[in-house]
Amino acid sequence: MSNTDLFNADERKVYDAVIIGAGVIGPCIATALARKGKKVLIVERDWAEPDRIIGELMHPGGIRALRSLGMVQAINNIDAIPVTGYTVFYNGEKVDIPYPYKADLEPVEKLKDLVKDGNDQVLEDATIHRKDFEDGERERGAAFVHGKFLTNLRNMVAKESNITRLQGNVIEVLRNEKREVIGCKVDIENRGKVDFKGHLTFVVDGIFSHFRKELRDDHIPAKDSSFVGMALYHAKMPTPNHGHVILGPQHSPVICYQVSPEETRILCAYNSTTLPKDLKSWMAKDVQPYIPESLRPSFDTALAAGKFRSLPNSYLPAKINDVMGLCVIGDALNMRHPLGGGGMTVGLQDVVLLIKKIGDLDFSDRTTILDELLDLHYDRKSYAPVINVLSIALYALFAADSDNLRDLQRGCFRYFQRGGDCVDTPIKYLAGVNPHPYQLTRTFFAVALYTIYLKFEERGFLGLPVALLEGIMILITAVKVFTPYLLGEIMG
Ligand SMILES: Cc1cc2nc3c(=O)[nH]c(=O)nc-3n(C[C@H](O)[C@H](O)[C@H](O)COP(=O)(O)OP(=O)(O)OC[C@H]3O[C@@H](n4cnc5c(N)ncnc54)[C@H](O)[C@@H]3O)c2cc1C
Repeated sequence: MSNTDLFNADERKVYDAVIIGAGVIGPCIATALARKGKKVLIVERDWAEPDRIIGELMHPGGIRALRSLGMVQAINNIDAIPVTGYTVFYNGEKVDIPYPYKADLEPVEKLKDLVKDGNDQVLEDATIHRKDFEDGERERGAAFVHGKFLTNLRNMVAKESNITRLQGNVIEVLRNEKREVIGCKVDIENRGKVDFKGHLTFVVDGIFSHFRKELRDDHIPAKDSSFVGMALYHAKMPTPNHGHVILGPQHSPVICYQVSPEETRILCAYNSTTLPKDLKSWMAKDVQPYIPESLRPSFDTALAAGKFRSLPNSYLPAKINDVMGLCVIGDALNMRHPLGGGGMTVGLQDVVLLIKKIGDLDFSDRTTILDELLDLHYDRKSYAPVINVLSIALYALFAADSDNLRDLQRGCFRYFQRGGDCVDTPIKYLAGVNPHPYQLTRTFFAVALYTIYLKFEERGFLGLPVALLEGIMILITAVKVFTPYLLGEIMG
């Protein structure tokens, strides 16, 4: 199919599915549905490779979801860097946290009609070694240049004969007289505004979604901080193949991971959506001194070049998909703090669940589809809140702006330093492979109690009353940071 075909979609057809957006999640839904025999129209405003600094590290939970969909080879031939775990730095000390053992997890589910001819396994290429991924004893993630990964996903879409691709800007979600969704209006170059109809319309238009409000007017993300990013070149990673989190009581968290053999992404949190006027001076004063030694030459060069890119960090709890003919999914539905790098994992796990629920149904039976979408909202509460609440709680601790939070931050690092279960359990939440929100609660409060224990140890016998008071304050802070988000996610 040539690129001119991107403008020729037939508006006389009624498609089974109309998908708005071909970012990370749209192409996965399109490919999965096409393999289930559905006729799909996917509309993207620009099919050219995007240049974005989001969605660059995928945890094992996301890789496993891609395997279930038969799309894991999207990480191949893009110079992706295998990720084997995380390294956390705290005031010059560090702790390595490897990803979980495969033997401790359920086997990956292979979805019928989607997984075939070995497409649930990675291929050998210049940077991905099949043996390591397939036969290694631990789960692996991958980091990559976002645009290249998207191009691979979009190429998979292009290969499916049941999919029609369209380039154009969706300007309206169409409704009938009963207010049910029946498709979308697309502004197409040299063709004008054209209506396309489908039994089910997916809104997958990402972070800055225009159409998430089709669910509810108040489906609006809260924005409270930003990430300022830079590209480092030929950086010497302190722990190769690990994501890095750099913490300290005096600065907001910094995350850093290699995205290709040459390029490393660094994202520095800033505790407001209004950025400092002079980003260079802020970086030099508040970030540069805390960068680990081996990263400094590449960091200093990038800082001197001053090519910054920034994005707001958003939080958006999911709303129930209860509008006939509509499914809002991906970042349009649900967002969390990018510190945890869990956005793609949640979105892809949603796609797996969605396909299990509706993949074999007749989309013209819109009432049955709606019932399944209502269920999806509750079924996703096993895994999505874990990643969402963890990201918010970690950001609160890691960007600590009060003494109690700073104590919790230190307690968290000391907890990791204990090793064993104290790292094996938390990494499962981060990796997106432990779908148990209540276990996350237990771990979070174990960290809080350990922080209190450290306080008692530090204060000694004579300081007992002070330690007791501090302990109560730490516990109250922990409850405040964690509980409202958990309850919101579970009850909402
Ligand atoms: C700073 C930052 C860093 C992040 N880092 C990570 C990370 O390391 N790991 C991770 O897992 N997640 C990360 N995320 C989250 C991740 O990027 C998202 O979860 C993921 O991209 C969501 O995919 P999506 O398909 O829903 O949306 P997107 O990937 O944003 O795709 C939306 C698509 O819709 C198209 N579109 C929008 N409007 C229209 C329209 N009107 N008409 C036609 N097309 C339209 C857009 O062009 C785009 O292609 C990060 C997020 C941020 C903000």
